[in-house]
Amino acid sequence: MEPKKRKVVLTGGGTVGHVMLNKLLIPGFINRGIEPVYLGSKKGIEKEIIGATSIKYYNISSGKLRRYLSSENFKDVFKVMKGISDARKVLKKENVEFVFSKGGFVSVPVVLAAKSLGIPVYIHESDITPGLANRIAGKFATKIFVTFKRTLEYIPSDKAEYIGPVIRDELKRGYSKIGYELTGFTPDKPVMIVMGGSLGARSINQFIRNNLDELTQEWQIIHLCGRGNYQEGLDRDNYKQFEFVKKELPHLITISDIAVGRSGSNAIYEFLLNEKPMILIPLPRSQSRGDQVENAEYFKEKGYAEVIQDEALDMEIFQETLARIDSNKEAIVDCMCKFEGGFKPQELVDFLISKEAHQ
Ligand SMILES: CC(=O)N[C@H]1[C@@H](OP(=O)(O)OP(=O)(O)OC[C@H]2O[C@@H](n3ccc(=O)[nH]c3=O)[C@H](O)[C@@H]2O)O[C@H](CO)[C@@H](O)[C@@H]1O
Repeated sequence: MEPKKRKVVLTGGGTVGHVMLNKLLIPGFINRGIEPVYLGSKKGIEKEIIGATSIKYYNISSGKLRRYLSSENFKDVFKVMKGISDARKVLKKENVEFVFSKGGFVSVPVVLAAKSLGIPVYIHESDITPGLANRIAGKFATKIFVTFKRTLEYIPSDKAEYIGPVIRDELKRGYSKIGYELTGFTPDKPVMIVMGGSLGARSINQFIRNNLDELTQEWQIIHLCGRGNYQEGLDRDNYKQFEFVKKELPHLITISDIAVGRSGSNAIYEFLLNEKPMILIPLPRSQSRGDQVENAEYFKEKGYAEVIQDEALDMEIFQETLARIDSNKEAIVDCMCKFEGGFKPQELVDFLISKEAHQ
């Protein structure tokens, strides 16, 4: 009789930052003869990203978890309950060894279902302080892997495991020649890459476009503006817009002298590992739980970045910040070179399937 195929469940969704790591782990599991299956929402970005891979994807019902009182909370409780029941059916049918959760609302019912069936749960937190979904899931997790060392202060030490950023290898393998071909830019003028997180960032997009004439006098600008945010008629020799790039990204980063953007955890570590000084404009606390404000302040403390608050962003402060980075560039790159750490996706897979992780 053929031995039973080993299987694991991956879950997480809502934004690219809650899916990408899962996608990176898929080849690592397959290399070790283990089949990963995915549990995600019916309409989230995870369906699109994971749908483009070859693995099995199950839809489950999921509800938003709000930090404020709303009549919608009531409906969402039912959606989460339904999600737990959906997830239990899949977990039983697939007979998985463990669940790996990257967070986001959709992961909560999966983690609760796994716990109710006695299936071990591992979670990953990429921001300094855990989000609501991971705070709930963390109570049921065997281990919580973290990107920032500082996160160790916020979670129980017997569960915490610092692994640093898990970055796709190809992000460090860009070629300038391809970067210049993709943009039509030249090595004669500095390049600024503007990346507003996986969804773009309205206020940053507006700021760049309102000041395009002045900025393009000094800079060649690559603007990753987010899906649906391309604006006709603006592209010129020194300004190229892309809604969302995939395999092109490493080449675009390679030709950049400075990175400007939000401070989602994956993005800022990608810039750090490519030694690109950053101007970070975090998503404000008024629009989020403040995770990006904390990420940005941490990178500033470490000497990797300058920070401008979204509500303070104007041309005067932006130009001052650019000048400060310019005069400190060597020191910034020096700090970045000293950063050590980070896991390759295969290393994390090997750790997850090792006995050590189960202790
Ligand atoms: C609004 C929101 O909830 N944001 C959160 C979300 O950010 P978000 O989903 O934006 O995630 P990150 O900034 O961490 O990562 C964005 C990822 O998209 C990739 N990319 C981006 C643009 C592009 O054109 N092509 C491309 O591949 C980047 O290389 C990066 O890997 O998850 C992060 C990690 O938990 C959090 O820190 C953020 O606070």
